[in-house]
Amino acid sequence: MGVIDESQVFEFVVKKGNGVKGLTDSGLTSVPPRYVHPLEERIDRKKTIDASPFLGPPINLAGLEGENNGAIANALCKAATKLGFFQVVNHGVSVQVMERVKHAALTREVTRMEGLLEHDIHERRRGYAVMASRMPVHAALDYLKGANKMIYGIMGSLLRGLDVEVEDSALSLHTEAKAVNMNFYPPCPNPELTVGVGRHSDLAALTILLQDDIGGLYVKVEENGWIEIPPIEGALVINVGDTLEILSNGRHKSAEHRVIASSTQARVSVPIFVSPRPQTMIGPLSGLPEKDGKTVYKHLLFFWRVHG
Ligand SMILES: O=C(O)CCC(=O)C(=O)O
Ligand SMILES: [Fe+2]
Repeated sequence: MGVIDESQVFEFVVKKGNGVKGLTDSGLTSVPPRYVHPLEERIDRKKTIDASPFLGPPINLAGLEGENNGAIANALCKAATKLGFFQVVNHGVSVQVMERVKHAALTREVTRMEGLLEHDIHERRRGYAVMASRMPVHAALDYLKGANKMIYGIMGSLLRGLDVEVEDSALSLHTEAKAVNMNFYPPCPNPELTVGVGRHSDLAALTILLQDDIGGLYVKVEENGWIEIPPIEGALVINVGDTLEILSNGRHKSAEHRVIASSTQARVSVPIFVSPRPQTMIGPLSGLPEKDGKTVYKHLLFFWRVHG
């Protein structure tokens, strides 16, 4: 497999903080056995199904804050209830800011440091990637600043589209904690044997995802069916997380997704996870269970959703 002995992989990747980037840089020719995932979890690109019945064209957010935003709000609600994933343009984050964020995520210093966080590579979700929560601060702050209005606009539309009373304070409460993460997928010698990130849904209320032009993000649409969210220059990917699914009593979908690494190129993505604070009580918005004739989720502190 190259210069690093299998027995040394954990030491090299995790304890010494070299990360999977370090593994790739060491001249690895096949993925170490500890990165090989069970057959049913591997991603077969040939089995990707056509996205067009599930994923609409990017939603143009220009005018989302205006008086006549009904059509945009409707499009957002439709996409959130159907697939739970959609793309947006005219979102308020400038091209320069997006380029800087992607560049920061590619920086060697960051990816080396973050290898330290890759503590449990046996977990299903863990794959041939570095997933980290530290970004050079300026890039992250500009990204957040640019995205803020859009975040309130989208969350407002998705909550108010449920046709129950939603106070501005409820909107703030569920979007109070924002974290910018960084995912780095080094070129992988055998992407077909492993995953970049294994299937999972996000705990957050909403995820704003900046992906580069490599591709490889898959979303589950039905039993064993996965579609790819194609990279679109300048667009951001938005997905509903578990918290918003709960708030909406199951109407908005928090879809499972996963990522395949590329054999030839490094890939980066930069999510903003928009969540409530840990001590916030999360459950279906009041009035919704009555409207729907059923309660899909119980109330629970967000802390317990994360740590439960
Ligand atoms: O890299 C991607 O495109 C998605 C990453 C992801 O799902 C996550 O960070 O939760
Ligand atoms: Fe995710």
